[in-house]
Amino acid sequence: MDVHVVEHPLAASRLTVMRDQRSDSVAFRAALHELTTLLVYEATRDIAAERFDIRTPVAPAVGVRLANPPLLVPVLRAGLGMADAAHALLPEATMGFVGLARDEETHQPRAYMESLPEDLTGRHVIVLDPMVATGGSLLRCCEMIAERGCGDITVICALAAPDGMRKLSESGLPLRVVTGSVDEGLNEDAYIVPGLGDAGDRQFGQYRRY
Ligand SMILES: O=P(O)(O)OC[C@H]1O[C@H](OP(=O)(O)OP(=O)(O)O)[C@H](O)[C@@H]1O
Ligand SMILES: O=c1cc[nH]c(=O)[nH]1
Ligand SMILES: [Mg+2]
Repeated sequence: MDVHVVEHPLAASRLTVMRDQRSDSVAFRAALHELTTLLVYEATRDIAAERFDIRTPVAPAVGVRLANPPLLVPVLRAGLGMADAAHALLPEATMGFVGLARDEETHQPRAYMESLPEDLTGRHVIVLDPMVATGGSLLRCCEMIAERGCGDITVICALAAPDGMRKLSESGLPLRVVTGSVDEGLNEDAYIVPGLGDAGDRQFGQYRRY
């Protein structure tokens, strides 16, 4: 599995704001939005493009546009905070939605939403979720996407743990990962260490979900 860790001072400074427990939800959401812009920029460096003829006010020229605009899939809740930034850079993209909540005891993901095009054959799908911890949630999401025929999945996350990366890699699914960091590991509650806490709670608040 191809893994690209975006090592850039601008990305690192946004990650620092997200990690800092003093950052409130306004600062956290702004940093995630800006980090996503940087990650999407890096992740799409080799995206398929086609050339076409245009005219400037002065002369004929050759333009560039995306050959196969991707499907963006933010994973609810936390991935919602990445959706706008990704869509701003990829305005031609369409968007699907997957909702997953990790059980606090078992750490297994529970799917509560799957709103995706029926056929993803030949599509490039970009999955947005800030956290890959055990990897269970992203694996579940990527399985949903691969089952619909997709052979080209890019996962964009802010932070990943080695366990989660291993799980995704061993899945054999056609995916690559672009991340802001691969952290040390997981604690006994399967939170990333040092991580940033719960990315959903830090954006939207902590409340009981059913
Ligand atoms: O790799 P994993 O061990 O599966 O954990 C990562 C998942 O946990 C978080 O979502 P969470 O279940 O907290 O839902 P939320 O976004 O609604 O807070 C995060 O956004 C990932 O989807
Ligand atoms: O560290 C973690 C692990 C799972 N989900 C989060 O939001 N944070
Ligand atoms: Mg959460």
